[in-house]
Amino acid sequence: MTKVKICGLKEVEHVKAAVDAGASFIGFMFAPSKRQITINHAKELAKHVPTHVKKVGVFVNPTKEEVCEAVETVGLDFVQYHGHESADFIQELGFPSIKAFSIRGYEDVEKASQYDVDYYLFDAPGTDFAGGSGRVFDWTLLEEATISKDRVILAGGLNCKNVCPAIQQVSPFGVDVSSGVERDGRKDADLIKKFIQAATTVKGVYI
Ligand SMILES: O=C(O)c1ccccc1NCC(=O)[C@H](O)[C@H](O)COP(=O)(O)O
Repeated sequence: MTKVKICGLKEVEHVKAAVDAGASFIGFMFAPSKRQITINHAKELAKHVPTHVKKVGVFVNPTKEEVCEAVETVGLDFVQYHGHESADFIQELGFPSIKAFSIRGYEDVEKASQYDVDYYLFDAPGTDFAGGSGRVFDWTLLEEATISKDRVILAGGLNCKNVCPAIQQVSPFGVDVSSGVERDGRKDADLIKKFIQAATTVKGVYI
């Protein structure tokens, strides 16, 4: 079954909706974004996340101190690096990690092989911020990827309608969504439920 990460949660109601609907990962935004929250806010939200659902902290070019403080205070299970962090930087910090790549062309897909991380998140390039743009990239660019599909998380402009064809085409380990489960700039419990239902009932080729 394809795993789902719901990203950019800010309200308890939506954390609960994601958990109840079967999300495997929940993302808290610590980088500049309309979805950015403080470490203390995330700590409060984390109280509503059971241990089987993994808490992901999303950062863009953070300092080591910022990452360590958030991991410790919130009890993060994964750190998502969404900027230009080097493989050495991620390695030195040593936390379970997800590295995001903004895909403009195949050369961006190839960059993934320089990193030794738990998951590789392929996303559309950001617009106002480094991610969360709600835009789709060309999934065919992943056809030649050398990264094993069971380490790939597909992101970028996914929603209740396109997540099934996306999974059928890419067969990723997981899918990630932010804008696609929002209405008027705010997360929507019904859309979260519909997205998770769609993503977890369609079969990919490999999983
Ligand atoms: O969501 C943001 O606002 C954001 C800002 C800066 C860096 C990363 C950000 N999001 C990280 C994610 O994992 C998003 O879910 C991913 O980019 C997909 O977003 P969307 O296209 O809106 O579904």
